Amino acid sequence: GVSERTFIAVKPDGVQRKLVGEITHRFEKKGFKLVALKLVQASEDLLKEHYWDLRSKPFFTELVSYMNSGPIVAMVWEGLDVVKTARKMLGETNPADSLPGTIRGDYCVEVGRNVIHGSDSVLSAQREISLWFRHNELHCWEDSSSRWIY
Ligand SMILES: Nc1ncnc2c1ncn2[C@@H]1O[C@H](COP(=O)(O)OP(=O)(O)OP(=O)(O)O)[C@@H](O)[C@H]1O
Repeated sequence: GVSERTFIAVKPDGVQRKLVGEITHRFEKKGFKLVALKLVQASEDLLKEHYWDLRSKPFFTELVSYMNSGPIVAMVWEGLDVVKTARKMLGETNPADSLPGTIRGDYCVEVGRNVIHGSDSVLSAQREISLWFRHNELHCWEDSSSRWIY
């Protein structure tokens, strides 16, 4: 339903390349509600926990150091089917497979510099949100445009 949430992060390359405004703009215009947002320098421990599923991949160490190379914009977005829809807005993991019109399709070329993260399921979203945010950083507010969206 409407209360579904996802974790989105503009990765260090996305922040360096000044894509924060463009990315948040797309989520706002789509009709999703911003529930949390912060600029964070993630620790290696947090990143290893975040990417626990990928710990045995050959690129794991490189991935953690890329994600640790500068600040990240961590966000929580809420809305109808937001987990699945956000993944569509992001495009494929490899930017070369991402269609124009998607974030990765429009703004990057390399899988190791793919500018954005989005949770891949409702369950991962719940895990990631609790990993990156404290409860009091998640905001409940009435979105005045909601009756025009739903
Ligand atoms: N072959 C690879 N070489 C280098 N980095 C990779 C490779 N495959 C994936 N990655 C990096 O690891 C991240 C996580 O990989 P995963 O397979 O979970 O893709 P994803 O779910 O699309 O990405 P994300 O979790 O960042 O949204 C990718 O976004 C990318 O930054």
